[in-house]
Amino acid sequence: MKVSQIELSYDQKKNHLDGVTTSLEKGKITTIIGPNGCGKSTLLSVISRNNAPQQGSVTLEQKDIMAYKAKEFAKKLAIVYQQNTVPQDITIEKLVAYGRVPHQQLMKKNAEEDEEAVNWALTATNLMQKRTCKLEALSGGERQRVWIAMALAQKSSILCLDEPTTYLDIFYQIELLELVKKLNEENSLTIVMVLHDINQAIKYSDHIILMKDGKILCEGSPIETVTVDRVKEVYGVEVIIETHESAGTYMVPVSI
Ligand SMILES: Nc1ncnc2c1ncn2[C@@H]1O[C@H](COP(=O)(O)OP(=O)(O)OP(=O)(O)O)[C@@H](O)[C@H]1O
Repeated sequence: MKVSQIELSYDQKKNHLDGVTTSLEKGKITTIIGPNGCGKSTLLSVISRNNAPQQGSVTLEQKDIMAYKAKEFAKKLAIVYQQNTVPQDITIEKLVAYGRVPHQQLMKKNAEEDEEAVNWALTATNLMQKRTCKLEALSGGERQRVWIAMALAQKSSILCLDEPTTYLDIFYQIELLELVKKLNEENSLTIVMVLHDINQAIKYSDHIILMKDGKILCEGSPIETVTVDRVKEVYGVEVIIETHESAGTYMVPVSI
């Protein structure tokens, strides 16, 4: 996916995305980081076609994403938002089955293929046992997995996740990121996500995009991108960055 010279303003006064150019590599985990309000979710919304930029373009397989029909694009890219509102009394399997909508035609249903995809999505997210439960009966971590299962049932090759670990305790945060990694490794899913936790971004990403004020300040491998000077420049926080034999590279905030 190629993102070229994106300019987007919500109010025609300030550019909330300002000349954003990057490419998102197939089969890799790319994480967008940066301070509150720097444009991370806006960039994800442009990539996922939920916001149209005033300038610039995004191409997927050499075709402008705006040129795809909605269902065709949904077969290529799925997105999981930070907050989702649905009736609480719906069962998990029904909810996950909504992910099949892009594959269904008015007069022709492929029930077997749909069932296979739903079963695969429920198995991959470890929700098979809960398939007949209602959403209201699930924990926050399980609910987050339901949204991912719904996106997986779409059978797209790109999965976008907007702050998927928000509201989860540390156990469920790690469980979710391990699931993302597994989906990337075993199913070759291309992942594009927004994370706030810099240590999690370092641990789980192949590529990090660091944003500031609507622009990409720098991008590259985690250790190339997250440096003491850049964290100070972007977040205004003094940090120590070290590498531990088993924990890998990690960052500790020291002062502001
Ligand atoms: N629908 C909207 N209408 C007007 N302004 C918006 C809208 N969505 C976002 N903005 C503004 O655009 C800027 C970038 O917002 P965005 O949500 O992309 O930032 P972010 O980096 O994801 O922030 P956070 O880390 O706080 O989630 C912010 O100043 C925000 O107030």
